[in-house]
Parts: sequence; structure tokens; C-alpha cells
Amino acid sequence: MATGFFRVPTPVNEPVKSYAPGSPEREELQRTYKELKSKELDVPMYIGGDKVYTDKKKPMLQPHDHKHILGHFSEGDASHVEQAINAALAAREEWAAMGWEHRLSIFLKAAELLAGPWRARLNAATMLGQSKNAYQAEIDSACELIDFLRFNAQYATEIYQMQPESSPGVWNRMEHRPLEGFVFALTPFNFTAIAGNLPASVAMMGNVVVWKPANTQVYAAQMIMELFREAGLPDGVINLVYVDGPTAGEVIFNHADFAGIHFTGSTGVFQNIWKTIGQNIHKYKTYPRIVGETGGKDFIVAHSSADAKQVATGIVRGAFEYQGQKCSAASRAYIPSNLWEDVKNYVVEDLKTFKMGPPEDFSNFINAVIDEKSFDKIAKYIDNSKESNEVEVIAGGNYDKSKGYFIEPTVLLSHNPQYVTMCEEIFGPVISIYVYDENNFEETLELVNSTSPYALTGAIFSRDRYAAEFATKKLVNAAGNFYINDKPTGAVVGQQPFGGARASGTNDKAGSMLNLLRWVSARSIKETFVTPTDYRYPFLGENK
Ligand SMILES: NC(=O)c1ccc[n+]([C@@H]2O[C@H](COP(=O)([O-])OP(=O)(O)OC[C@H]3O[C@@H](n4cnc5c(N)ncnc54)[C@H](O)[C@@H]3O)[C@@H](O)[C@H]2O)c1
Ligand SMILES: N[C@@H](CCC=O)C(=O)O
Repeated sequence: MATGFFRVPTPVNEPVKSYAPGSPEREELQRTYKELKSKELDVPMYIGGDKVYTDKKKPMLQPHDHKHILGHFSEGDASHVEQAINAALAAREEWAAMGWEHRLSIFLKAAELLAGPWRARLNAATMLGQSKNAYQAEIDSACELIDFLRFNAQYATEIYQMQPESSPGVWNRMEHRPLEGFVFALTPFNFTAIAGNLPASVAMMGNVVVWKPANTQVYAAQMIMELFREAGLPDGVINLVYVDGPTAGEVIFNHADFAGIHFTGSTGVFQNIWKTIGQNIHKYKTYPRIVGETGGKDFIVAHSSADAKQVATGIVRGAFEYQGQKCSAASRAYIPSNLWEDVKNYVVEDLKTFKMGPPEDFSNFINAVIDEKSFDKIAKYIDNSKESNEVEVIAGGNYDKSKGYFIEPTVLLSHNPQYVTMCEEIFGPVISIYVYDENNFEETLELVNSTSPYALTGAIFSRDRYAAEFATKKLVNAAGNFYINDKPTGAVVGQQPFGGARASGTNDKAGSMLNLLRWVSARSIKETFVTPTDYRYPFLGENK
């Protein structure tokens, strides 16, 4: 029980280490990478205090070297989901009652461990299992996850401090209770930070969690679980299971104690989940909180006044870092006719300097895409484009999955602004560009606004302030994260709270107080000091 109004250590963004040749962090990361690569892990589920192994072993692959396995994880079934729910509910009372400073302290400790002795391990795991280069792993599994943990601790205390007014003779109070039941955290493959934050942010507010990561991210997910345990997370607060999505959903979305879902992943999966919850709504004790951050078709639009080199760099980094597998990745660009030749030349020149290969070679900017299913889907978009007369492949277009799932960064020039690759999320290293008449800026903004159902990220490049302001207003609903003269990726916790609207999600802004508010249910308490003993109003005297 808290006996003071405590202040958590003021959060600051974790500095990004350089991994320059000769730096100690590079040496440590390379050593850890080799160590992990040389072992085969046998990864259990974590249910209550138990590490649960099953006979159904699934391999964990390196996407850039898919014959080289990193070990196996134990796949569970519906009974494991039941056990995880029971373990969560058994832990709930004690966890919810724990003083918040102790709860938050666990996650602040996890942040410190990750900033120090665990940093190389989780970065190396993310490089090996998700095929990220050292820089992409550092900004994700180290810096962003550390930031989520530190900043959310601060936001949690700000929520607890949100208290109502009191009138004379009365003390009004607000309790920010955890939800009544358990929360399901369902996480994607592409960000280790998101995998860690989705269960952690919910647990920080006193909730208990069943967490299911993507199969292709289990390798790093299990390390996050070990990190939380080392930081002192009690058994049963977060339960980690590896069960196929629909099987897990069947148990969870039929359970009376299901109190919320914290989801990040594709739009189709989220919409199905929402539909299922709607159909089952009468089964739950409480209306479940539904929080989902989903897909994107993120844009760059350049005004005729923009600097061509800046636009090209925005395209190259925005579209191809982590092989375009960021929900925020630029995947369509609208370039004015006066800039096109220069932008094209700069982009093509940059692409010629890209090196592609496994992340252990630090000179590789591009690594592999996550798995064969994803590889085949992206390759099909590229093949169809090669056959279409509506679009030209102006760079890249080759792919090879013999050793790893490698796809060349590919630039498509689309003559049709509604061509399929201008509209659909591809989630790979492919950008489609439409060149517009430089005099048609306003019509082009309308095109940007109406071309896809998504509204996640977007960027305007302009040296004309009126044009930048005009685009900002015109595209007000086209992106939840909007960038002026910068690429549309790389949001930083505490600086650009992240999330999109329309088909891109519920826009509950991961890494902000807005998100944490979804994981509490407020109770207003009014206490009257001198309690009335007479019902009569003073004016109810004689009627004179
Ligand atoms: N908006 C954001 O903040 C954000 C961030 C990262 C990724 N994403 C999106 O995530 C997608 C890529 O990640 P992904 O491929 O892991 O997404 P996904 O939707 O395939 O998987 C997400 C999670 O849902 C599970 N799942 C899949 N099908 C299911 C089903 N039928 N029932 C229950 N669970 C199911 C998966 O196993 C995984 O754990 C992209 O669309 C990307 O835009 C969005
Ligand atoms: N927050 C990340 C994207 C997360 C989605 O994959 C960014 O801003 O680039």
C-alpha cells in the first residue's frame, strides 16, 4: 500500500548506440549473435509458474538462412489457453492489490536490465529470428521497448493523479481499477518492442494477461518473458502461449472473464476478432476493451517546391528499412512532374549502393523478409506488375528464396493511380510511385486521401509553407502520424505517439497515456463528511 505520492524517475529516450566499427557495443553484439546462433533452444510456454513443454515442436528459423534453425518451441492447444486463463485469473487479486509503485518498479527494472546486460541478447535474437540489421534491432528491441517501459510508468502515475474536484464537506476520489477479468495480448512478428509492450502496458495497470505472439517472433518473445521474470514479475501475471490464432480465439472470445484485447497485426484478422467479440457480447461480464493497431498504405507526397534529394532519401529509408515490413513503411509516393527525373535518379543511385544479405554482416542494409508465405505474396505482386502495362519496374524486381527469403528493394512506376500496388498493403520492400502534373497538387491530395482504406502514416515534403499547411489540413484524416519534410517511419515513444485511424486501427496511441487509459476502469467515490439527516429543503417552510 502506497504511503506517499511517489514520482517515478523522469523518463528520457534511450540513446541509440552507433555500432560503428571498433565500438564495444558492436563487439558485444557480434559475440552474442554468434553464441545464440550456435545453440538450439527448446522454448517452453509460460503458464503460471510453470514452463510448459509439449510434444508438438515447431522450428524457429532464420529468415536469411532458413535451413539453419535456432531451436524449437512447444506448440500448445486449446487446453493450454484454458490453463493460461486460469493462471491469470488466479494471479489477479494479488496483482491488482499490489501497490502501484511496486508494480511499476518491476517494469522499470526490466527497462534497466534491457538497457544494460540484456541489450545485446535481445538485439541479437531480433536480428537472428526476424532478420533485422543491427541498427533496426537497436531502435526496436532495445530503445523502443525500454522507452515503452519507462514512459508508460510515468503515464501510469499521471493517470493515478487524475482526481476530481471536491465541494465543501465532501471528498471525491477516483480509483483507476484494473479491468475485471483478463486481457488477451496478440502480437505481430515485426517489432520486438510491440511484442513486449502489448502485454506489459496492460499488466502495468494491474491487469493479468494471456499473451500470444506470432510464431515467427517466438524466439525474441521468449527472451522478453525471461527478462520480465528476472525483473521480478510474479507468476501468472503474464502467461505466454504459442497456440494457433483461431484455436486461441475460440477459447478466449467465449470466456465470460474476457475483459479486453490488445492487438497489433493485420486489418483482416482484427476485423474478424471484432466481429467475433460482437457476436459473443452477451457472454461477457463486462464490455471488453478492443484496442487494435493494424495495417497501412502509407504515403509520401511531394510538392513542386520540395527538395528532390530529401524526397528521394525519404523514399529510400521510408520504404526499404527493415525490408518495408513496418506498418508505417512508405509504400506509395506521389511525385510532381518537375521533380520526377531528379527523384528517380537519386533513388536508383541509392538502391545501387544497397547490400543485401544476413544481418551478421553489418554492411548489409537489406536483410530477408520474414517467411516463405510473405515472400511468395510479395513476389506475386512483383510478377503481376511485370506483366501489367499499367506499371513499370524501374528498380529491383528480383527475388530468391533458395537460402533466405531475399527480395530486392523494388520501385514501381505506376501510370494508374489506382493500380493494385498503389492501394493494397504489400508489407515488403516494394514502393509504387505515381507522377502527377505539378499543377495538380490539390487534386493529388484528394487522390492520396481517397485511394486506400487505411490512415496510418503519411508525409508531405514541401519548401512552400502554404503548401505544407494546405496538405496538413487536407489530409487531416488520412494519417494518424503525419510528417512534414521527413519519412513516415520511426516514431519515437514520448515524441510521436503512434497509431492510425480508418482501417488502420482504433488509434489508441501506443506509448502514450491514451493507451493506458484503455486498461483501467475508473470508480468514482464520493464521501460526505457531515451526512444529512433531514430531507427538507430550507425553502419548504411556510408558504408566505
Ligand atoms: N499499426 C501498427 O501499429 C502496426 C504495427 C506493427 C504491425 N502492424 C501490422 O501487422 C501486420 C504484420 O504483422 P503480422 O503478419 O504478424 O500480422 P497478423 O495479423 O498475421 O498476426 C498478428 C497476430 O495475430 C495472430 N493471428 C493471425 N490470424 C489469427 C486469427 N485468425 N485469429 C487469432 N489470431 C490470429 C498471429 O498469430 C499474430 O500473433 C501488418 O498488417 C502490419 O501493418 C501494425
Ligand atoms: N512505430 C513504428 C512502426 C511500427 C509498425 O510496424 C514506426 O513508426 O516506424
